[in-house]
Amino acid sequence: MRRKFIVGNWKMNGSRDSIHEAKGIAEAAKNYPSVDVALCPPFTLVAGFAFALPEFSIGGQDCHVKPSGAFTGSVSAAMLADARAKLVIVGHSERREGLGETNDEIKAKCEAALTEGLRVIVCVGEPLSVREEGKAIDYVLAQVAGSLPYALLKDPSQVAIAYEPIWAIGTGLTPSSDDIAAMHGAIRAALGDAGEVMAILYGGSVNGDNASEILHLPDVDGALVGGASLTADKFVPIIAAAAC
Ligand SMILES: O=C(CO)COP(=O)(O)O
Repeated sequence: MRRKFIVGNWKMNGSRDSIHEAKGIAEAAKNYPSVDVALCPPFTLVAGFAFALPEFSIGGQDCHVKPSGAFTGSVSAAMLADARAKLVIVGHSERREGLGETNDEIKAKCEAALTEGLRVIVCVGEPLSVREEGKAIDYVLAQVAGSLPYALLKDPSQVAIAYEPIWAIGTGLTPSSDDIAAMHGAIRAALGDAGEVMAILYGGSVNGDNASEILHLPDVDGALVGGASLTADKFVPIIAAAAC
């Protein structure tokens, strides 16, 4: 049985004062012991949050493939681990589309993170044009096949896939329940044995109103939440929905 996994991606939001929200979320999460909860704030807040909340899971939103070196502006998986991060998101569409990250780079980031003992969330998802052409499943399965470091998957429970249709991110739009279930089922089938333990999360406009329905669809093991993860009052109901 896979545990539900609810992850907040704060993207480029938050300040040191936001520790109050993070503490509220971490405190409330203790009421839902059946759910794994994590928050991924911007790099500047990772160490502060992780040291203030040592029992809670704090993660990064990206990592470099190398442990150190002349890579101005980058942060390595080793640095995240040193900052007491427990996980990292890789391959978010805002980096794939916005910065041109490729499957090969994302796979290398995944390997770097696993090597440092971080749990990894690998994001995949189709643009609207691909969905409208009826090719969303093929597109996403190609991303899964290209981004996962199969050779390093000794413990597939250390990897989660987040299916985030690009057109659903920050728009208030979500795919139909049937479409989410079909995509998650296709990903599960493609993962083979690893799919027994690997969590498959849904992301894209998840909120307190739609979380319960989405989280109880077949093959949906949790959610990667953007806007609705920034405050405890919006995020905690999503955690609660995962526990029911
Ligand atoms: O991109 C997302 C999480 O990584 C989803 O963002 P929203 O929940 O704001 O749509």
